Amino acid sequence: MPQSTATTEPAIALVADPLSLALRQVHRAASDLRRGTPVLLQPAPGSGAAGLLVAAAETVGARGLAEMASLATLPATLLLAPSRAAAVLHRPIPSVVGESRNGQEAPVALALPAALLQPEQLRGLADPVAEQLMPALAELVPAPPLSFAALVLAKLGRLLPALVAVQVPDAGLPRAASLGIMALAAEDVLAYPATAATSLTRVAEARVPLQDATDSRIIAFRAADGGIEHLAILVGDPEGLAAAGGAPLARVHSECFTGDLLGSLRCDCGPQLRGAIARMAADGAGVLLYLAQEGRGIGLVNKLRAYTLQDQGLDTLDANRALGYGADERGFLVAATMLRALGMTRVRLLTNNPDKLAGLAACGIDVAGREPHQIAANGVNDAYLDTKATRFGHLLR
Ligand SMILES: Nc1nc2c(ncn2[C@@H]2O[C@H](COP(=O)(O)OP(=O)(O)OP(=O)(O)O)[C@@H](O)[C@H]2O)c(=O)[nH]1
Ligand SMILES: [Zn+2]
Repeated sequence: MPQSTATTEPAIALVADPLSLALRQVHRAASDLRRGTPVLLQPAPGSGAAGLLVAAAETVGARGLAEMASLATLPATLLLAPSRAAAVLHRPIPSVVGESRNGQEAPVALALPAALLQPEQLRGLADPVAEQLMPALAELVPAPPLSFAALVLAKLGRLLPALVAVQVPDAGLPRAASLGIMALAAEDVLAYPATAATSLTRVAEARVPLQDATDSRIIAFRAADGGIEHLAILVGDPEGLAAAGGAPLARVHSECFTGDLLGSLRCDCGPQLRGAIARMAADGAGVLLYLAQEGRGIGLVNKLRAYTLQDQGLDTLDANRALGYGADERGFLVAATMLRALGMTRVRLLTNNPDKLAGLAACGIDVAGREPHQIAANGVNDAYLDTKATRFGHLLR
């Protein structure tokens, strides 16, 4: 018989770690939205406001809607980004309705007629590719408190930023818990991007000789939420160069499955990626940050939707806006945290994007210079490159 190992003392001291707990909660809540399960956003303690029960319009099914109806008095509202609301209503949205916060627009709320409170109709209201219009009489109503956090949570889940929402008074909390609905602080959702970025730590590394740079290493960074890893590809010894006071060549590259892996001609990502590695090899050293920020931060599924809209005539910026996303949803704190962890706080940045220069500088990185990274148009991506120059302000040289 094995001896019992039961003890009265825990093996390790369980120290409260509120930041890590908050990250886990937000990550779980985003997964719930992706599954079609409602989640309950809670106000700051003592605020007296009601909680906001939300479900993603894209994924919610009959069961999720029934759970919501059992916890709150209908009617429900539909939270949408102002750009999507304008399309659904076929009229401009007064700018006073949606104020902006951290560069992101606050959502607007529409009263949801019962006939539209059905999974298929909700998906159509969320998705401009599937297009379901509101009746002409549909009403704008004041957005309930915590709506902004709801939209941020949907975006963190890489879902269309469109949610069904109902307010739940405190008395409904035990019933929500009995249904297995998770509750979390709305403030934790708002703090998540910065908390996740600053929690990045090195978890693994290996030597990986590349076709264009045989002396290369990959270092993986993971955030405390357990989300997708970001990678640093080191060519030569940029850490040594930085330690000796030099400014290594650096590229902050956002993941592009279609361009980087498949050689899609719609963008310039593949040639930029390979070209950057080759330039670092020629320069003797460099670091390329390969960030899990597909589609300028909207995710691959939404990028495919944006491509469909571009095939219907929108440009890359307006397609993002039509989906309810901003033109560029990326943050630069991830890149800055990785560079700092690698000891490279002074770099020469390979980019045409002025926002990257300003964004990294704002996060404490000394951008000692910019190296242009222009790739010639290929006959398919010409309009895309034009839009980057004319509407995103990309530098042409
Ligand atoms: N949403 C969206 N994302 C796109 C589209 N085309 C490419 N992307 C994404 O844009 C990102 C490429 O950005 P970067 O390579 O960092 O380039 P950049 O911001 O244009 O700046 P540079 O440093 O000058 O290259 C990748 O995540 C691509 O998936 C598009 O039409 N729509
Ligand atoms: Zn691309």
